[in-house]
Amino acid sequence: MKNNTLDAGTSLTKFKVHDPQEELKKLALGILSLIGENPDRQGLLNTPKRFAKALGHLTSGHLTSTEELVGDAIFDEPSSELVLVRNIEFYSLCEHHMLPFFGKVHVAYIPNGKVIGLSKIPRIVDVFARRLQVQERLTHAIAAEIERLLNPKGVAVYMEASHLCMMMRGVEKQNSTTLTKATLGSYTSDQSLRAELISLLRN
Ligand SMILES: Nc1nc2c(ncn2[C@@H]2O[C@H](COP(=O)(O)OP(=O)(O)OP(=O)(O)O)[C@@H](O)[C@H]2O)c(=O)[nH]1
Ligand SMILES: [Zn+2]
Repeated sequence: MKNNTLDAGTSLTKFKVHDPQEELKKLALGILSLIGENPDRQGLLNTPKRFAKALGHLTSGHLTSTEELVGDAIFDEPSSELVLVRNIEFYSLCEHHMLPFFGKVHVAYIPNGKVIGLSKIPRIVDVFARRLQVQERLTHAIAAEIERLLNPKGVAVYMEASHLCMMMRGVEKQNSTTLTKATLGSYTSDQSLRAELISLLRN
């Protein structure tokens, strides 16, 4: 079984950080000074604490185990017909700039004797989105986790996102979105399954 806590645990040990929230507060205070702000002005007094809390939340996926959040919500079910959860909104941080990218993800699978509680699919999306990511890896990680948990006949994940690092700065393109997909099992081999999915997503 994959251990989702390994990455964060390893890096915390490496940098000997015992209280990440306190360390983040100190770093945020430094950032405020370095950008020319006065960290003692009233509006900023609690900002380091808020920043530490917000960043902790936005990267909490490093410390979350999907086993725990899925719990017992995997059920025996003989159906082998498509399950599709569409339009799951997500927010993530790009690992290059640590700026948000966000959009919608569609998750489909063909069961193979087991189904997962529907709410667990957006929860799995959030676990992987709340890490530093690139969109391609996030898309694939969601598909791979559904495959690992259910051993379905096939999985397909389609994601469309806007990257603030391409909008607020850098190339400054406001209307471009990025589409990524990850297919596993029968969704990779069977073109008609993909065609059915695409037609459902168009509706
Ligand atoms: N493939 C991929 N690239 C991403 C993602 N998020 C951000 N990037 C890109 O990561 C690249 C980093 O390129 P660099 O040249 O090192 O950074 P930069 O000078 O800030 O690049 P610009 O954004 O072009 O100004 C940029 O092209 C970003 O658009 C992602 O999810 N997937
Ligand atoms: Zn970026």
